[in-house]
Amino acid sequence: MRFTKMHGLGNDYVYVDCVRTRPPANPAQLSQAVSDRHFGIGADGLILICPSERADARMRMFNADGSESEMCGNGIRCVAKFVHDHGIATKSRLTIETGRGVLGLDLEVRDGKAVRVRVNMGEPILESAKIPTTLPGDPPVNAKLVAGGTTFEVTCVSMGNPHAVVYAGDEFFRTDTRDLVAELGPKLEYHEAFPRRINAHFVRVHSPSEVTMRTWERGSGITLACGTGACSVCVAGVLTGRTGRKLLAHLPGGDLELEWAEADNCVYMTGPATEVFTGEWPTA
Ligand SMILES: N[C@H](CCC[C@H](N)C(=O)O)C(=O)O
Repeated sequence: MRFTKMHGLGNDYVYVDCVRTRPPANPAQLSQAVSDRHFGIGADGLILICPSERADARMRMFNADGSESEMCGNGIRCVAKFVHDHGIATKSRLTIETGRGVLGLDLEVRDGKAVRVRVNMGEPILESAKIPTTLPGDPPVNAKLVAGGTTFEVTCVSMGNPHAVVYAGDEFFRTDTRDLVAELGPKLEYHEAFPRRINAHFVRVHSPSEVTMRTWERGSGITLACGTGACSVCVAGVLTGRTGRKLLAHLPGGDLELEWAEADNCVYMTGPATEVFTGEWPTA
């Protein structure tokens, strides 16, 4: 099976062109195999680029554990780049069908290749967090929960996939945050309040327009960037009054520009998309 390795700010996936080749029989199992960084290709998961009746292409995204997600922000930028650069639809404005509907993307093309993409990620879905205790006065998306002996104040936002945003103090970012994220992330991912599990983000606010964030992803663990997560952080900042509608998010793999637009209530995310190499995987 021919594959293309791509990443958005180091959030890397194995991409398979299922527009022009037959889709894998068991993508969940394939994702687990190719994602393994020692016995496979090494990735945060697998993304299939499929035909669509409603858009220029359809994205199906599988985490490293084989679970399928409704949406992937860094992934959709790379899908758009692949669709453009590999001649499926050589337009600078594309539509991609996802688990949360058809999304529109604008590509920045340089020397015939897409280098950066602005995605209309759609409206945030402010699912009320079904968590026992809610902070007094806050909308149902804010809640306090205890997980594994740790008390978290979370703001839950869905971008088609579920996110819990935790505002962490400076001490969180002074120590080796990787250990802390690895300790606290799973407690939130598997908390009983989130029957479909959840992506967890730990955020430090620098100003109303700038944050640093660390992510524990549902189904993939620590990643260098999370596009839908950055969108949820932008929305959570507005909901909690910590940040404004335009936000620069610093992630370990680089920066994303976010805007939760007042005019159409949609979240816009802008960032790079990079192709690394292509290869052959022995068809399982
Ligand atoms: N782990 C996520 C999917 C990938 C999201 C992330 N890589 C992004 O760029 O949005 C989930 O299960 O909802």
